[in-house]
Amino acid sequence: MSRIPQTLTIAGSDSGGGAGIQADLKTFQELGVYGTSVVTAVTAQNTTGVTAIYPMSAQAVQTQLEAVGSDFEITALKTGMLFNPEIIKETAAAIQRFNWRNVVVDPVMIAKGGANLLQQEAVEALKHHLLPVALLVTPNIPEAEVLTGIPITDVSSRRLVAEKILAMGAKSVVIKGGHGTDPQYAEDYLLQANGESLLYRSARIETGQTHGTGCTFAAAVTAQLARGQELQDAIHTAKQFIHAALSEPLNIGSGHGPTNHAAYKTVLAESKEAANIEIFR
Ligand SMILES: Nc1ncnc2c1ncn2[C@@H]1O[C@H](COP(=O)(O)OP(=O)(O)OP(=O)(O)O)[C@@H](O)[C@H]1O
Ligand SMILES: Cc1ncc(CO)c(N)n1
Repeated sequence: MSRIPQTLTIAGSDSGGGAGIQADLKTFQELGVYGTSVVTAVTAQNTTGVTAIYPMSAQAVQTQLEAVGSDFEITALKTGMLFNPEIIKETAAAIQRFNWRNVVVDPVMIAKGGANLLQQEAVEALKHHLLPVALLVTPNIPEAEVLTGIPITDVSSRRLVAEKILAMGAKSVVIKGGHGTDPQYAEDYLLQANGESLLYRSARIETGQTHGTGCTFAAAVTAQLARGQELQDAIHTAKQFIHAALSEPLNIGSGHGPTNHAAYKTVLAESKEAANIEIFR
């Protein structure tokens, strides 16, 4: 009997359940992989915002990493909220120690309500320690701008920013378009180290229920990599997954509500076309 693919998320806890560790584990479950987790910080959070952040000590992170790494065969992992340089260094060290592959780095910086999920001084640590071990980095537009110091204003500056991120050592980058200004489309731009680029385009869904879209997208890529999908296809599935999750909102909470992690299965069961994503070379 073949064993279930085993994955890991290294991220913060969202008490509201829409982002962070909770979004990642729900996504892993929906996509049929086994999820383990290393908690980097506990946030007191709901759909209206973050009221407190309690970071774990570097040792608490290190011992969790050791517990997971010494027992499970992790075939893909993602990182989310890492908060400070010490946690970033422990994470990078464990990735090397356990020789973990298929590393997806979601460079989480700021929550939708404006709370800082990454200390300013941690940006350099992220660039120096984590990007070099990443198969894929998944910044949103503001995060890509912070990483490079270059504003994204058009397709050529987006390409330049992606190139700069690859120069930091990542093997590929997808700049997510949720924060883009196009009212019609949400476009995610992939650039790989071999120079190949792809644009994944979906209709933009008009909704306020977008809490945790980035976490969910990166977790879906991770799950598909663990299942053996190639990177370009894994991103395609993730784009379909998040599109479905946004299409059928749960309408819970009074602020930015969570996405519907269970929608993908229903959408796929109804029609493969329902989550139609166009891909351009
Ligand atoms: N309104 C929307 N309609 C369709 N797709 C969207 C929409 N908003 C975001 N997406 C998709 O969701 C994914 C995540 O993108 P986004 O840029 O929102 O990430 P993020 O800002 O990191 O999210 P968060 O910080 O809430 O976790 C991408 O695939 C993006 O194209
Ligand atoms: C714990 C956590 N991680 C990531 C995000 C970004 O969506 C968030 N709001 N909370």
